[in-house]
Amino acid sequence: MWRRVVSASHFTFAHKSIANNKDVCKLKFWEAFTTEIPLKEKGTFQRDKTPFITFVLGGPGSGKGTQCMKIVENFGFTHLSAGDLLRREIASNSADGTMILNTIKEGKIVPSELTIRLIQKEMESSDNYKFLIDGFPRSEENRIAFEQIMGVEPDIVLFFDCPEDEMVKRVLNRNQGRVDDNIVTIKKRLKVFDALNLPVVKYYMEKGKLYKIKAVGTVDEIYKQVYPVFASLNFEQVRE
Ligand SMILES: Nc1ncnc2c1ncn2[C@@H]1O[C@H](COP(=O)(O)OP(=O)(O)OP(=O)(O)O)[C@@H](O)[C@H]1O
Ligand SMILES: O=c1ccn([C@@H]2O[C@H](COP(=O)(O)O)[C@@H](O)[C@H]2O)c(=O)[nH]1
Ligand SMILES: [Mg+2]
Repeated sequence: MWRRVVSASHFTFAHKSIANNKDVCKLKFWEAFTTEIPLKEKGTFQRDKTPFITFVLGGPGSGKGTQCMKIVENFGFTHLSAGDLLRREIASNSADGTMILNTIKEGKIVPSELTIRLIQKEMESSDNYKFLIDGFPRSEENRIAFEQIMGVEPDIVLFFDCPEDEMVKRVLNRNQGRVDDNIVTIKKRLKVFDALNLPVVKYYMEKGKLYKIKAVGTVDEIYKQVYPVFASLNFEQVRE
């Protein structure tokens, strides 16, 4: 079990984030995190911490979900895969389920407001303040809508850079019964990724928030590039 603890140096980092983002915060999403809630016991999570948001970007099969699991283990983040949240909506027979299913089958992008509502719900009901938002934003429109609705920007952005042939190979071998893991849909997803997701990557690169990870090699070899990103943020490491 990992502990939800953070080293004192993170407080400095969090305050820096508040200062950087103060113009866009407008007390929307932040309100959930600034409410004073007494500590249940020494060393447990305090809800008054500023959320630390990492966007995890990369093409289909680039290994986002796989690497997120390792970050969760080592650094105590909450992993929110936008794709998983959408698949959960389909499975729960929600009113939007059929539309989401058809969109995913076509490798297209679900309307921003819907995806953001699902992400927001998860964040607001979480006791954690460190979030990995995996597979979102997928377009500039997604990005701008997130910033407007949530009133917050990501602290950092990871980008898993993987050659197309490797991504296709991994997705076709994934074997998890996903409706979009077939060659026809993969080709569509790759086109959407190039046209709509890469501009988001470029945006964060120009903002100096992007960590580009060369996503080839074994899972552990790739994680060797990921680990120092979080270790350098001085979160207390919760498990080796
Ligand atoms: N470095 C790696 N080498 C070989 N296979 C890998 C590697 N990393 C992940 N995989 C495998 O590739 C498949 C895709 O990985 P993963 O689901 O993490 O990708 P993803 O970026 O989340 O994809 P998607 O965007 O489609 O959800 C999985 O079956 C996973 O086990
Ligand atoms: O923000 C998002 C995330 C995902 N989608 C749709 O879901 C599939 C699968 O997403 P993965 O991240 O690969 O699990 C994706 O191709 C989109 O169709 C979305 O619309 N918006
Ligand atoms: Mg994934």
